Amino acid sequence: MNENQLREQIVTMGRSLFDRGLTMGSSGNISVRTGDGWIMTPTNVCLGRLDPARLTRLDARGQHLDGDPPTKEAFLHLAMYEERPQDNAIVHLHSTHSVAVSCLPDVCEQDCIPPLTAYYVMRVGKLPLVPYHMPGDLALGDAVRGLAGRHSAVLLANHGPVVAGKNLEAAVYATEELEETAKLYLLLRGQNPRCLTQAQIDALQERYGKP
Ligand SMILES: O=C(CO)COP(=O)(O)O
Ligand SMILES: [Zn+2]
Repeated sequence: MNENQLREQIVTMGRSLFDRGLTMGSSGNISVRTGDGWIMTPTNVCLGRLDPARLTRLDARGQHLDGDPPTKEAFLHLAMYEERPQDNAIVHLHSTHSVAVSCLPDVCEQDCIPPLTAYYVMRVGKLPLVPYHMPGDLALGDAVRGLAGRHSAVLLANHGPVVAGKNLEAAVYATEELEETAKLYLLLRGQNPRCLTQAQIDALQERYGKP
C-alpha cells in the first residue's frame, strides 16, 4: 500500500472502531509503519472523525515531520515496533470489556484472559498486564519494551489494550478478538468455564503459528 492508501485505511478503521463503540471520545490511537517512518493518529482526536491529511508523520528516528502533533503515546508505539520488527501496525483502544478486565483485583499479571476460544489463541495468545502509569508516562515505554518481544498484545492496567499486527487489518482483528473474549470472560466469571487445553493450544499454534 502506498502512503495515501495507508492514510485512508487508518481513517476507515478508526471510524469503524469508533462507530461500533470500541473506543470513546478522543481515546485510543493507531499507527502504521511506512518504508521510512510512521503515520500515527494525532493527539486528542476522535478516531471516528480522522482527517487523512492531518495524520502525523514521523521519520525513521521517530521525529515529528508534519501533520498535527502526534498521539501522546507515540513513544509507546515506537517501543513496541522496536521489539517487533515483523509488525507494521499498532492499535490502542479503551474498549470497555478489555478495560474492565484490566481493573480486576485478581487478574493474572502474566496472562489476563484464559484461552476460552480458538480465535483468541490464534489472534492474541498470552496477554500480560502492564502496571498502571498515567497516559503518556514514559515509564510505559520501558514496561512495554520488556514484554513486546514475546507478546503481540499487552493490557495496560486500568487503561486498555495495545495490540500489534503485521498490518493494520491484522492489528484491528486482534483487538476485536481481545475485546470480545474479554466480554466472554466477564460473562463466564464464577462459572468455571472449560478452557482450551495445552494440547489444543499447541495444535492451533502448529497450524496457524503464534500471534
Ligand atoms: O488513549 C489515549 C491516551 O491513553 C489517547 O491519547 P492521544 O489522544 O494522545 O492519542
Ligand atoms: Zn489510552
